[in-house]
Amino acid sequence: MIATAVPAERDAVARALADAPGFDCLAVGVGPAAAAAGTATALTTAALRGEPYDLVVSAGIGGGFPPDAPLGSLVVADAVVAADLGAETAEGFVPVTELGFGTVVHTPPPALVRAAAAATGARTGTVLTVSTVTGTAARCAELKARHPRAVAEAMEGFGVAEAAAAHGVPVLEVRAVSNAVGPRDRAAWRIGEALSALTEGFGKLAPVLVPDFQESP
Ligand SMILES: O=C(O)c1cccc(C(=O)CC[C@H]2O[C@@H](n3cnc4c(=O)[nH]cnc43)[C@H](O)[C@@H]2O)c1
Repeated sequence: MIATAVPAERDAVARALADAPGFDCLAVGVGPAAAAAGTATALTTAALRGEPYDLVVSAGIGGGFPPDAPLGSLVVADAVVAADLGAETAEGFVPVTELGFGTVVHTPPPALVRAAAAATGARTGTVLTVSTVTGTAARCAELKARHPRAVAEAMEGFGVAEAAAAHGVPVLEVRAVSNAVGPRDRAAWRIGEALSALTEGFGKLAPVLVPDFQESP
C-alpha cells in the first residue's frame, strides 16, 4: 500500500499506477499520528481480509535540505527518522531513545532503497519526520547539525513506518521536493511541480515495488 497525507498526493501516485495492478493508494492524513492510525487501520483491514500488504510506502511532497535536494527532485529515504520525538533540555534536544523509550529510526530494506533510487534517479539519505514544518534558518541548521545525512523533511514517514513495523511489514519513503527547508516562504512552494515529479517517479518505481522484484537477490 502507498500512504500519502492528502488526496492530491494520493491522486498523483495513483495516476502513475493506474495500469499496475496490486497497489492501493490511501490518503491517511497530515502528521505522524494520523499517518500511523490510518496506515495501521489499512494494514489490519487487509490482514483480516486475508490479503495482507507486503510493503508500505510513505509518499508525498516534502521539504528538501539545500543544496542536496532541489525543488522538483525526488528523494528515497535510507533512514526514516523522528526528528522531534524527545525532550528539550538546557543542553539541547534529547531523543526518546536516550530517555529509555521507543525508537526514533526505521530502516527501509537497503536493496529496495538502492533499486528505487536507481530506477528514478532519486537521491538517498535520511528523511526526517517533523510535527512542525521548519520555518527558520536556525531550525534548519539545528536539524542538519543533528542529522548530517538529512536530505528532506516531511510529516508522515515515521508514523507510517511505526505502523508497518507493528505489522512486520517493510517500509519505504519517497518524497518529491516542493520547497526548501528553511525560512518560511509558502509562496515559493512548488506543489504542482512536486506532484508531477511524484507521478513521474512512481511510473518508474512500479516495477521495483512488485513482490517478485523485492524478493529477487
Ligand atoms: O495545497 C495543495 O494543493 C497541496 C497539495 C498537495 C499537498 C499539500 C500539502 O500541503 C501537503 C502537506 C504535506 O507536505 C509535506 N511537506 C511539504 N513540505 C514540507 C516541509 O518543508 N516540511 C515538512 N513537511 C512538508 C508534509 O508531509 C505534509 O503532510 C498541499
